[in-house]
Amino acid sequence: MNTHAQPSRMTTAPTTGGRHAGYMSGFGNDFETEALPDALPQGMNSPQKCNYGLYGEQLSGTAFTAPSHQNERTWCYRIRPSVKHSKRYEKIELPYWKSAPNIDPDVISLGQYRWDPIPHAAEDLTFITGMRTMTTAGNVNTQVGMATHVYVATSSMIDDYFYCADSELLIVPQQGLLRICTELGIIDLEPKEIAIIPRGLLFRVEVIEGPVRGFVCENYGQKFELPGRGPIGANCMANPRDFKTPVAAFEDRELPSTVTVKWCGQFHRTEIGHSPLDVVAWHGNYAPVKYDLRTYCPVGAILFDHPDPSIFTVLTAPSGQPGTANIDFVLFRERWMVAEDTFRPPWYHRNIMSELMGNIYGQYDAKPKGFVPGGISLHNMMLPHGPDKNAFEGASNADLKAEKLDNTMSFMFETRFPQHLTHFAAKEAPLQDDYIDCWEDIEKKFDGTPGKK
Ligand SMILES: O=C(O)Cc1cc(O)ccc1O
Ligand SMILES: [Fe+2]
Repeated sequence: MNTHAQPSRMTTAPTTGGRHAGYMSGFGNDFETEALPDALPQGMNSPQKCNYGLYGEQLSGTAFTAPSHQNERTWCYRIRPSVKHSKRYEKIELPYWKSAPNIDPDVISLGQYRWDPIPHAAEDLTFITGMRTMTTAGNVNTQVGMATHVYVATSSMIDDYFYCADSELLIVPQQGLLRICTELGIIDLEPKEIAIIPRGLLFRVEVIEGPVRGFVCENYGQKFELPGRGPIGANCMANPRDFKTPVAAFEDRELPSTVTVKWCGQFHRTEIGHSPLDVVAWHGNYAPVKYDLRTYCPVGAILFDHPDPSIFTVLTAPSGQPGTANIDFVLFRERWMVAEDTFRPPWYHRNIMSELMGNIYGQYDAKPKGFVPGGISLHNMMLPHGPDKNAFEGASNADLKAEKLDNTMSFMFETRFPQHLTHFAAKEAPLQDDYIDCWEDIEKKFDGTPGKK
């Protein structure tokens, strides 16, 4: 296949005849895939000469010496080694994409905050130029913590490629259709699905149906993994087979192009005369993945009480301290509520972890009004929060029959580190000034006499 200026012209492997043609099933598996027959060397990684005149190149996602069960790397067989580029890197500005530490003295991060959806811009933005950082936590240079972003975009990246050396990107679309063309294959992504792009992997994003909006968690630390299920056993929550990694796909395109690199919180650009998405075959376990949130099997209270939201953890990124995550990605989706004699929505609480939530669609049970699809809330480290007055009164007086919580999908990026608001989040984004008023009318019911009130 030869040069094509249009988006989406990648050569992919013939489909396998399965229901999920174009993807391979499993989380963290060792995969092998080739877009042309016999492009993948067998039995070795570095033959003296590769078939088709391809170049072998290793992409390491963990230290060479990481323990075997954590070690991740992928061998790529590509048209040109990725080092080939025509200019030294130059710094460029992407002023809305911030990295930790980013502590603005004019911004107060201590507080309960909620935002309406970030509006679409009048100008044409891509997935990269449309990235708007909301919060940062930890430190990008020491590979600790995370940042949360919202992307708003209308335009495809054409002859325009990107990789993030600082982090893996967890992408949670809320509106529109995306096609993520990566070195290792193509991911089509829509709301109710998520994707993870590993640190260092080159990609570009096409807007298939715009405008697009979504949330991104930029994980500076150890990679996301599936949480241990403990006594729940071998099934439920996020099942490994529902994670899908794309088959090999490549672009053989010779046109002036740019590669942008995020590295230590700064952006750098170089020029290149071809598409760097030119990997014809690969094998390994360091690869992008997508997951359909509708396949998440929630487990919950079947008699009484409201368990901790950790039962809804889809993915967790460890911090080194067992059980205390750098980031948990938690999903609140449709489920049956059956608990007897129970206040069913989230309880009032204060948490050492800090909670950034986004609404993908529908209504969230603790906040029936005001937390709208595309909206965001932040309840920072040790800041009290919980149901608003309406949710409290409704749930305390509800008839506790079995009830389906329908039309609801929200998520939480929960980190052990405090989250600092960016200038954009505090001063430019549609902050709801009256958010804390939702608790204002909560009544004193105590009058010194026993009995339920
Ligand atoms: O604050 C929130 O709405 C998220 C949340 C949900 C829940 O069921 C329990 C605790 C918690 O932080
Ligand atoms: Fe909470």
